[in-house]
Order: sequence, then C-alpha cells, then structure tokens
Amino acid sequence: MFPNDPSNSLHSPYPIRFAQADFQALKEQIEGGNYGQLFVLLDENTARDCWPILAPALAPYSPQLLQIPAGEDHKNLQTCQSVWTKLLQKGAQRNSLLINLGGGVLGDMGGFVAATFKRGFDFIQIPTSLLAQVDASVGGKLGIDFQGLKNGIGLFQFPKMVLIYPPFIQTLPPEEVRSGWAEILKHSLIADAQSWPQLQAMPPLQDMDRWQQIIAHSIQIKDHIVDQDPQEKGLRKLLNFGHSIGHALESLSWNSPQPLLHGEAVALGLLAEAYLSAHYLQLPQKELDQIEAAIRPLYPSFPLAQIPPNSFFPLLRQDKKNEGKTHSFTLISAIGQGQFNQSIPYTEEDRIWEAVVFALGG
Ligand SMILES: NC(=O)c1ccc[n+]([C@@H]2O[C@H](COP(=O)([O-])OP(=O)(O)OC[C@H]3O[C@@H](n4cnc5c(N)ncnc54)[C@H](O)[C@@H]3O)[C@@H](O)[C@H]2O)c1
Ligand SMILES: O=C(O)C(=O)C[C@@H](O)[C@H](O)[C@H](O)COP(=O)(O)O
Ligand SMILES: [Zn+2]
Repeated sequence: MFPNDPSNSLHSPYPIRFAQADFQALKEQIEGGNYGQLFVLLDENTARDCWPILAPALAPYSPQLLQIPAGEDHKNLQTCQSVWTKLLQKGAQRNSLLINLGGGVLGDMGGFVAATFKRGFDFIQIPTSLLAQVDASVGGKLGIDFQGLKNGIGLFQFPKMVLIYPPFIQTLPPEEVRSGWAEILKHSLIADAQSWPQLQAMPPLQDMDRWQQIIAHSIQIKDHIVDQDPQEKGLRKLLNFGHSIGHALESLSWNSPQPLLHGEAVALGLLAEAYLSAHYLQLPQKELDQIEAAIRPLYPSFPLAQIPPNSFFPLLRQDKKNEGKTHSFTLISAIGQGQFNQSIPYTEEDRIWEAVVFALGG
C-alpha cells in the first residue's frame, strides 16, 4: 500500500510535505526563515488556477507577484533576464524568498533564477502540475534550455522546502496529467516492479486519495535515489531512463507545429529505450510488450519524417550522461531494475535508430 504522506520516510535534507488547505506548513517555514521580501513566481495559468487558492495564506506577508509566460519555449535565458531585472527593480536581497508556484518549467527556471541572483537566495517549490509534484520539484536539478539543448545550462541546488497540494492537479488539461504520468511510469520501471501492475490505468482526477498515494510513492522512489547520489555521479542516472532519446525527440519537436510535452517525449523515449533494453540487456519480450501496452494507447506519436537522423544523432551525442565517443544510456534489465552507464558506441547508432523507429511506430 502506498503511504499517504511521504514526510516520515524521506531522506532529503529539506522538507517535502503535503500541504493542507490552510498551507500552515508554508507559513511556519516563512516565519522561521526571517525573510525580507517575499516573491511569488507564477505564469498565466497558475495565476488563474492556483494563486487564488494560495493567496489567502500568504496575504499577511504582502508577497510581490512576478508573472512569466507559460510553456517550455519560455524556459530560456531571456525569461530569466526578465525575472532578474524585476528582482533588481523591486529591491530583492539575499534575505528574500522566492516561491515558485507552477509546473516543472517554472520550478526549474525559478530555482535557477533564485540560486544565481546575487549568488543565491532561498526558494520554495510549490509544484502545481502532476509532473512537477512527482518529479521536477524534488532533487534540486535547476536550469533552462540552451541552443536547442534541454536543460543545457543549470545547476544542482536544493530548495528550502517542497510543498505539495495534490488538488492543484484538478485544473490541469488532460494532456498535462498524461505527461506527468510518464514520469510515474518511469519511476516504477527503474526501481519498483511492485507498483507496476497498479499503474496500468490512471485514476480519475476526482479520486484525490488515490492520487495522493501515487504521488507520495513516486516521490519516495525519486527521493531515495537522489539521496544516494545528489549530483548524478552514478545512481541518479537511473532517473534519466527514457530521457536520452526523449530529450532529443522533445527538442526536435520544437520546430514542428505540434511540439511534444516533456512527458510525451519521455513516454516515446521509454519505449525506445525499453527496445534497446531488450536488445542489450535481455529485457524479456513479455515485459517489453507490457511496457508498450501501458504507453502506446495513452500517448501521441510523432511523425518519423520530422526526425531526420542527421539532426537527431548530433543532439543525442550532446546528452549530459555521455563520455567520450559512446552514448551512455540508462536501460532496464527487467521491470523495476534500472541499469545506468550502459555504453553504446557511435558505431552502433543503427541500432539506436531502430529503437526510435520502433517507438514512433514507423
Ligand atoms: N528538475 C527536474 O528534476 C525535472 C524533472 C522532470 C521534468 N523537468 C522539467 O519540467 C518541465 C515540464 O514540467 P511540466 O510538465 O510541469 O510543464 P509546465 O511547467 O510547462 O506546466 C505544464 C502546463 O500546465 C500549466 N499548469 C501548471 N499547473 C497548473 C494547474 N494546476 N492548473 C492549470 N494549469 C497548470 C502550466 O502553466 C503549463 O502551461 C520540463 O522543462 C522538464 O525538463 C525537470
Ligand atoms: O532528477 C533527475 O535526475 C532526472 O533525470 C529527472 C528527469 O525526469 C528530468 O527530466 C531531468 O530534468 C532531466 O535532467 P537532465 O540532466 O537530463 O537534463
Ligand atoms: Zn523528465
């Protein structure tokens, strides 16, 4: 059974808590921090759907709102510059606090902005998308996209707190729920075979108890891995399953009329890298079939014709896990058993291409 609150069983050096409707835990954190100015970063969607829920709790602290445009195409230096400029104009100092109220784009970028402004001031993640609740807000990876490379510039820095209010996900568009689900599947595939049979269908959004259990469990898997390797020297690379190929597909899709959401690209990456797992690590065919059955009906594909190999491979070679002239993948030898540092030399790129064709159903 999934526990309802991850707090007791987590290892992170900062609190990861579920919020009650009064956001009392947040108020206590703010009051304990002796902060100067309080800033809240939001986008047009979280300003509309989430801020009205949080605002009453923060009213006594007179927060200043900083709004940025929503979406991955704004996860860049230009948006950071606009936030740094506003922080300067509004007199932000080292003892300021930034609350990131949004999905993974906003949290990765807001954390990066806070961690670098005047060499860094405190930030709190309040993740509002499913993807950010189960994955992006946890573990301290911060950054922005750069020159077409996903998260090309960034750093590791933990927030002061992660506060999760699961009902926020009720206003998410269905494709964003599905996007977050891909990272939940990933957590099970790399480290937790037990939960896999329970993840064959997404619960309805009305069933918040069930969602809270799933979110808590998924966070526990990630937290346990990050705790052992916060800077991704080894074990943390497990969390990148599906991302070598997923990130390359995601970046290439930005030039198309239908860009892939991060989780959609990861879902295709999971398929492709499961295919490679069958070839290189003997992932049983039966398990590959199960992975396909869980992913294909749920996620859109992407036209293979828009993934020219001469654009795809240069991007794949930029993957942060690579060393020397080999691709370094995270693969799985069985459902629940991730294996990192799986080298595939450039000379075997034909096999990788086969995996891409398999994932895109070509
Ligand atoms: N740091 C990490 O460890 C990590 C992990 C996974 C993903 N990521 C990054 O996270 C990003 C994807 O995050 P995402 O899927 O949350 O995307 P996102 O931040 O773009 O949010 C998805 C969309 O939903 C909207 N939204 C968010 N919460 C809402 C709510 N409660 N109600 C209505 N609308 C809401 C947002 O405005 C946005 O339009 C990618 O850039 C990815 O690289 C980071
Ligand atoms: O936390 C991690 O570590 C992850 O790899 C989680 C991923 O889901 C996430 O997309 C992360 O941002 C990818 O990081 P990157 O280093 O490959 O850019
Ligand atoms: Zn991801």
